[in-house]
Amino acid sequence: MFIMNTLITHKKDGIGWIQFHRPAVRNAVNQEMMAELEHVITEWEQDETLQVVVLYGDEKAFVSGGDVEAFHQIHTKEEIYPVMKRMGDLLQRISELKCITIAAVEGIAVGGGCEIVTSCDFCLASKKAKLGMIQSRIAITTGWGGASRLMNKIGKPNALKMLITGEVIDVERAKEMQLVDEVIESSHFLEKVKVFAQQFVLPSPMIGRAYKEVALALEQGTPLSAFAKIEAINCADCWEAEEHVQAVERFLAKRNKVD
Ligand SMILES: C[C@@H](C(=O)O)C(=O)SCCNC(=O)CCNC(=O)[C@H](O)C(C)(C)COP(=O)(O)OP(=O)(O)OC[C@H]1O[C@@H](n2cnc3c(N)ncnc32)[C@H](O)[C@@H]1OP(=O)(O)O
Repeated sequence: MFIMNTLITHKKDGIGWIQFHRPAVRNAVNQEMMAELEHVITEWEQDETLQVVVLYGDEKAFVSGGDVEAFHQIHTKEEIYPVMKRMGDLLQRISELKCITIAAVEGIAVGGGCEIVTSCDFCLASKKAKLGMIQSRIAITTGWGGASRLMNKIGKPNALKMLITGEVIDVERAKEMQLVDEVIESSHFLEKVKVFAQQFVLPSPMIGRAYKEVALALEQGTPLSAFAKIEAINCADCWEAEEHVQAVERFLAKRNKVD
């Protein structure tokens, strides 16, 4: 386990865990948290043993957005733009991680917290969770790329309504809209998240990475005609791996077995 000032991280059995840890301010993101998250992501982008990354907070909050008090010290658009862009770039890197990413939400995920959710492949939420893009309530818009990702995830009408009204929705509504993928009982929340995450940990890490590459390429507008090549390359890459050779040998041995 690696304890920083604003994050707690650990890696085990192919799963990397990042806990947002500023409980006194409902895990609000300040510039120190941005720097620590950049540090972790820079290291984990290179780690081919990681098959899943889980982002989570605590019972009360996933993340309550940008640190309103700290950011309120910044007055001009020239000064605030690079701060917003820094976090937007970081969320883009999270969305482009080659492993599966999961936002595990207990409690509140609002403002930039909800933007972080949209940068992950899956969102698991406890029954008590609430989500909202509440930036409009303080008369700003999403600064971290969350509006476009929300539109991609839940479609234009629902996204525009959430963004402009700043409504906070419960998990049932979030699940209907496909902002949340699975609703999880609050008790032993992280153990249940772990069981979900373990589904994506395979003997061959190449599988998840290959499908994630396809998903990202599709999202980024790669024409369908390009995928015959991309998928053939990915499959060929897996072909020589020991896991594939052994799996086929096991299958053939069973078929040839004389009972
Ligand atoms: C950057 C931008 C973007 O998207 O690009 C954004 O994120 S804009 C959106 C920024 N986020 C927000 O506007 C959310 C502001 N927070 C809230 O609405 C609320 O605190 C909730 C997050 C719903 C939690 O309510 P709850 O009743 O559970 O707790 P609470 O309000 O008593 O908060 C507990 C303590 O955490 C602090 N606190 C909570 N959220 C904070 C935040 N985002 N920044 C700085 N401090 C924050 C409160 O001031 C309070 O401090 P004391 O204990 O000292 O009184």
